[in-house]
Amino acid sequence: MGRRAKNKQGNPEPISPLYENAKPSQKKLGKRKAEPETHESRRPAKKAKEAAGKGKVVAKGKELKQKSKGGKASGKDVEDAEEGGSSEGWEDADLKTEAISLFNNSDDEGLDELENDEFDLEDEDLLRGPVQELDLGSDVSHDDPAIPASKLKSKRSKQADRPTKIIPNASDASSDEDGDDDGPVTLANMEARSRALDARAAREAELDVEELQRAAEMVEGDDEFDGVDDMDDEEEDEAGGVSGEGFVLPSVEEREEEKKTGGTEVHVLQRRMRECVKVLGRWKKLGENTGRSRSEYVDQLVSDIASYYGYNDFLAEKLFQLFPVTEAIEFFEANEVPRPVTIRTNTLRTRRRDLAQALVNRGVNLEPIGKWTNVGLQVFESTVPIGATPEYLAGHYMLQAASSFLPVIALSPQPQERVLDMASAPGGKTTHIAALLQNTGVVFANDANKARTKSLTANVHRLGAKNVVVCSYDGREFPKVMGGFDRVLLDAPCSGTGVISKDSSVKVNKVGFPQTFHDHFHDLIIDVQISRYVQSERDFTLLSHLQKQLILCAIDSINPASKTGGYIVYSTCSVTVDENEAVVDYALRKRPNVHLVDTGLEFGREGYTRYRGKTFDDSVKLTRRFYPHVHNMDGFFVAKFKVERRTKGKKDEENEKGAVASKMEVDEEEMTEEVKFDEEEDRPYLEEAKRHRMKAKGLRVPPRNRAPAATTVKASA
Ligand SMILES: C[S@@+](CC[C@H](N)C(=O)[O-])C[C@H]1O[C@@H](n2cnc3c(N)ncnc32)[C@H](O)[C@@H]1O
Repeated sequence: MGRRAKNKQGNPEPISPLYENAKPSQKKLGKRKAEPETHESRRPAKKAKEAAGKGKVVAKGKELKQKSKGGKASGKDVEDAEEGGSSEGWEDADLKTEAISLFNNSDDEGLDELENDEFDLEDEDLLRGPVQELDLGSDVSHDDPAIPASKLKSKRSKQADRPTKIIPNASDASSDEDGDDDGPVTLANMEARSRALDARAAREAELDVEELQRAAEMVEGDDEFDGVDDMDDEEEDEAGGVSGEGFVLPSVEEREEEKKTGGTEVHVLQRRMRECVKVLGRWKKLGENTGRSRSEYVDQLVSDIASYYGYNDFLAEKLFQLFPVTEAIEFFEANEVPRPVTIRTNTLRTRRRDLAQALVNRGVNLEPIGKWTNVGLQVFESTVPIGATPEYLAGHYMLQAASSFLPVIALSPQPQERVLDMASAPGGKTTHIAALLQNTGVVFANDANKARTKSLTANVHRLGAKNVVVCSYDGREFPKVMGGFDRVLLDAPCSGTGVISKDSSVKVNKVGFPQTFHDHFHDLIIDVQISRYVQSERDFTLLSHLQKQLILCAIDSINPASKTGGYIVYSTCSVTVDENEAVVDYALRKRPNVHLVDTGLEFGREGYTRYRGKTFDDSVKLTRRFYPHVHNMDGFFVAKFKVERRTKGKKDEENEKGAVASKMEVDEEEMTEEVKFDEEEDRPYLEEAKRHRMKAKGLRVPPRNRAPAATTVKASA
C-alpha cells in the first residue's frame, strides 16, 4: 500500500497547483482544444473525483464508492458478485461495506467470494475521511492564495453536479442538454434520452477523429514520450516560470537513504512530484538551469509515483513510460477512482428498454451507456442490490464492465456460426457471444482453469444460453482438440494493468507469492489472479510468451474458408505493450496468411506502431487501446485479425500440425531471443508443475525427491 493509500490522518498539502504549474499540453495529450474548458470530457477521471467531492467519497490509494446523484455503486464489487471470481473486470475486487448492502449478490459463489475477500474495515475510515487527490487536472485549489477567488469559482463550477459516465469518445459533452440533471430515466423519457445520446455521439464522433489524429501524432513524433515541451505561452505563464524556489532534486544517494529510512512525508512527495512534472514538462526551458539530467528527474518522479500510489518500482516505471509525463499522472490518478457500474442486457431474455423500465420501477437510476452499445446500461444509483434483483436472478442482465463489451462487439459473431472462446471463464463475453448468435450455432467456451468453469457454467445457465459447450483445455491444445471455427475470441490471461482501480493488488507483489507464481508460469497455464503479480521484465516476457503461444493456436483454430467469418479477436485488460502490440506483431510475423482489420469500434486510441525502440507492423495502428483516464473505462486492448486461406508452403504444412507446432515456434524464437531460463533455478518449479499435471490427470504422483525433472519449459508445456 502506498503512502497515498496509507495516509489517513490530516489533510496533506493540496497538490492542485501541480496542474497550474504544469498543465498538460492538450496537443500532446490528444485532448480537444476545440472543446470549451467546461467540457467535462476533457477530464473523465477528474469528473469522478469531482463527483466524489459532492457527497461521494474517493479515498486515498483505495477506490471507494462512486455515488452519482447521491446513489451508491461500485463497479468492481458488482462484477465480483456477477462473475464469481473472474480474472478480468471487477471480479477480483475487494468489497466494501456499502457495496455489500447495495449490491448484494445472490449468487452463492459470488457471496462466498465476497465474504472471504480481503474486506478491509479500515477502509471505513477512508469512507469518512477527507478527499485527497494528486490532481493535475484540478486547475486550482481553494487553498491556493495565488488564485483569485473569481477564477477559483468559475473553475470549480466547470465541474457541475454530474455523474461519472462512460466516455467512449473521451467526451461527455452536453450532459445538461441531454437531460442528465432532469431526474431519473423513465419509460416516458427514455426514448428522448436515447435520441439525445445518439446526437451527442454523432458530434463526438467528429471530435474523436480529431483526437485520434492527435494521439497518432503524439505517438509518431515522440518515441520517448518526453513530456510537454510544447506548452504554449499561456500555459507557461500559468505554470509560473522556473522551478519552485528552494526545491533541490535529491541525489541518488539521498534517495537511497530516504528509502532506507522508510520513505518521506506525503506532502514532501507531493511537492517533489509537482516540481518534477513541472520541470520535465518544460525541460528545454527549465531543465538546463537545474544542473541535473532529465533522467534524474524521471527517476525521482517514477520513484515518488511508486511510493505515493503504492506500486512496485518496476510496474510504476513500466506504466509511466506509456504516456507523456502529465498524462501519466492522469493515468495513475484514474486508477484510484472506481469506474462506473454497468450492466449488459441479455437479449436472449429481454430488451434493454424493458429491462430499464423494470429496474427503474425498483428504484434503480440508470441510463443507456452510449451509442456504441445497444445493450449497455450505466447504473448511477440503486435502492436495491443490483446483483440480487429478480431480473438479475432471471438472467435478464449481466453485471459487466463496459470495456468487456468491446472485444465481443469487435468479434461480431453471426447467427449459425461456430465460435471458440478460448479463455472464457467466468463467461461475461461467452454469454454476450451466445446472445449475438441468438442461441443458434455453437460457442465452445473453454478455460484452462477447471474451477473457474463452474461460474462460467452458472452464468451460461442463468442467462439462458443454449448454444454453449463448456470445456477445459489448455488453450494451446487447440486446434488439436478441435478446429475449423468461424470466429475465435482470445481474451487472454494478462497482467491486469488495466483494472488496477478494481484490484489494487496488481500494483504490488505479495509476500509468499513467487513460489506459486513461478510454478504457474512454468506450467504455462496461468491463472490470471496469479499472472497479475508481475514484478520484473522477465515476468512480462513469460506472460507475453504464453500470449504468443495462445494467439498462434487461436489463428490455427480458424477455418479460413469460413463463408461468414474467419476472424479472431485478441484482447487483454492490460495496457502494456509487451502483452498487446508485441503479441499482435508477433502473430503477423508468424502467420503470413493473417492480417489485421478494423475492429469496428468507434473509439479508442490507435495501437502503437513504434515504442521505445521497437517498431511494429504499420497495420498495428488498427488495434485499439482504451484507458481509464481517457474513456472512463478499464484499461483494455482489442485487435481483430482476418485469417485467409494459406498458399501451401513448407512452413504452412508445419503450421497445420496445429497447436504443437504453434507452441514450438514460440518456444524456439523466445527461448533463444528473449527468455533466458536458468534451468537449475527453475528445476523445482518445473518438477512441481509436472506433479500437478500428473495429479490432475489422475496419475500416481511420485514422491517429491523422485519426481522426474523436466528440463525445459517446452518439455513441460
Ligand atoms: C481474462 S480472463 C477471461 C475472462 C473471460 N473472457 C470473461 O469475459 O469472463 C483469462 C482466463 O484465461 C484462463 N487461462 C489462463 N491460461 C490459460 C490457457 N493456457 N488456456 C486457456 N485458458 C487460460 C484463466 O483461467 C482466465 O479465466
